[in-house]
Amino acid sequence: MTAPTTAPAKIGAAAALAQLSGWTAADGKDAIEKTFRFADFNAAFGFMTRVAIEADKRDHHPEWFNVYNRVEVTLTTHDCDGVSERDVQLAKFMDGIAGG
Ligand SMILES: C[C@H](O)[C@H](O)[C@H]1CNC2=NC(N)=NC(=O)C2=N1
Repeated sequence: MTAPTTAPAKIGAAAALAQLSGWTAADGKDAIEKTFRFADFNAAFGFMTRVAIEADKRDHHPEWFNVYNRVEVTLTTHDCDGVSERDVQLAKFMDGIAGG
C-alpha cells in the first residue's frame, strides 16, 4: 500500500461524469455510482478481487454491494468529502477490466 501524501482536490460528480460512461451521480452525497453485471458470481467476484488489489495499491477504496452477478459501486473520496480525480481514475480502471 502506498499512502497518498496530500489531500486530493474535490472536482464534484458532474466533472467526473463528463469523463466517464455509464456512471451516474448519487443521491444525497457527492459520489458517483455504477452497477456492473457479469455472467455469474465467479466473474463478479473475479472483478471485485482485481479491483480490490488495485484499490489497495492506490489506497483508494470503493463502497460496493454484491449479489450473485451484480456489483453496485459507489465512489467518493473521504479525504475531500466528495468526488476527486482519484474516483475518476478508479472508475476508469473498473470500466477497463469489466469488459462488455
Ligand atoms: C488513511 C488512508 O490513507 C485513507 O483513509 C484513505 C483510504 N481509502 C480511501 N478511499 C476512499 N474512497 N477515499 C479516501 O479518502 C480514502 N482514504
